[in-house]
Amino acid sequence: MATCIKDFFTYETTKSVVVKSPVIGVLNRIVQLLILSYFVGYVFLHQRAYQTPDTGIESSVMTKVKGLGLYNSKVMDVADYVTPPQGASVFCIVTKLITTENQVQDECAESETKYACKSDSQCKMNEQATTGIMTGKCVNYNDTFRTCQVKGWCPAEDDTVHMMPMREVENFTIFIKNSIRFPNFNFTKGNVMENITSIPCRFDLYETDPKNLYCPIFRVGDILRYAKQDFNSIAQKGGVIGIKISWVCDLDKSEDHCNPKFDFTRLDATNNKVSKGYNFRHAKYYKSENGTEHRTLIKAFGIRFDVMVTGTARKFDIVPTLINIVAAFTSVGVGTVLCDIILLNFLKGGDRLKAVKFEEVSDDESMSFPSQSNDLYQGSSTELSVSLSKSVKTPLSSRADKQILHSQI
Ligand SMILES: Nc1ncnc2c1ncn2[C@@H]1O[C@H](COP(=O)(O)OP(=O)(O)OP(=O)(O)O)[C@@H](O)[C@H]1O
Repeated sequence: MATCIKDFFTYETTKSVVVKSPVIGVLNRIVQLLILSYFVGYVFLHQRAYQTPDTGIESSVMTKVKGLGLYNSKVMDVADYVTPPQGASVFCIVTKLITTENQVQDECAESETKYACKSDSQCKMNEQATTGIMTGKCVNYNDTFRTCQVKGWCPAEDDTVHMMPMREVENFTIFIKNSIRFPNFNFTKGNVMENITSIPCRFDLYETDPKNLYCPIFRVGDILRYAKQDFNSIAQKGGVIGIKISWVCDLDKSEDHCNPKFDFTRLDATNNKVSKGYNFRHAKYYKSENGTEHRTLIKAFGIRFDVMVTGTARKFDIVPTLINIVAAFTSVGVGTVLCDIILLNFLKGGDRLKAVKFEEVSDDESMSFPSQSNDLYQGSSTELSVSLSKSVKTPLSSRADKQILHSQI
């Protein structure tokens, strides 16, 4: 107990070995320099460890398409070709339609060639075909071709008909209004200039004037060009285009440095053979005068646009700054570990240094240190020169032993 109390009121400090070797001295400084440059160059300047980030961007996107097209001799406006109509961040501009008009609930011949038949025995009753439930009969599809009969919406859709896409889509314009907020810093910004009254501009990805980033009107043909897509093929088969808006903001600088960056890519896989492009079906229902329900089935091919918003804002914060400064200074000590390994194992005179650096003391020996411990060890010019040095490597079995050591040092 008495030893413990005595032990408590002691102060421990380390002794250092000063090695007068130009080789290890230079190596030590180089390692320290490398560690410092890593912290200054990479951690502080590149990773900006002195700032705190806010990655929880809050964003709203509103879209509106404008332009008139001509399809099957009909003038098409935005209500005809944009779906859904609410102006969300994901919307589709229909480029091609395959319509099957005046369908009613009835029995009729399947349109697909895989249901071709010669007799009723080839058509299985109550099994599902593509457009309806099979009745088990083989009927004429046209003058030369017989298919299994189905019960469902008739006549059956034939989606193999070749239709030309609506060419005018290339010149349609899309208005993309994006507002963002970084809640941790209470910072809000949008991509529409606050002081303009009309929007006569067209966004140009290659325009260097920062004002262009605040022009929210995008021409469809330009978007496809930026995404390296050919209008004719995407309009024919459909496809998905991603419009990525990223906001990377350094809020220690002025607001003018917080600008949106636009990126355009095709998102649907184009290299598979089963499903090329993008299409969907929908129907318009109506009733005839005699009360029979009719519908027009529409298979629509279109370009789907997905507007995605990402962002990070950073601002100076004293806490990460201090943590990283402390980490930088403590890491400089790592150089000593490396130099010790080289010094003790690879350089001439390492053994002599080992003898000075580590002294082994056992329980039963008297705890006195050799008188040379404070002497100056001098080697030849190519060997190590060691001045006052000692750290003690001892299998201290009890706290009392340690106490004795310290009192003697
Ligand atoms: N796709 C677009 N192409 C070109 N200009 C557009 C487009 N969408 C909107 N604008 C124009 O941007 C401005 C803001 O559009 P916003 O929808 O907020 O207002 P609006 O008066 O309801 O628009 P509008 O009645 O013309 O559809 C309006 O001047 C509008 O005409």
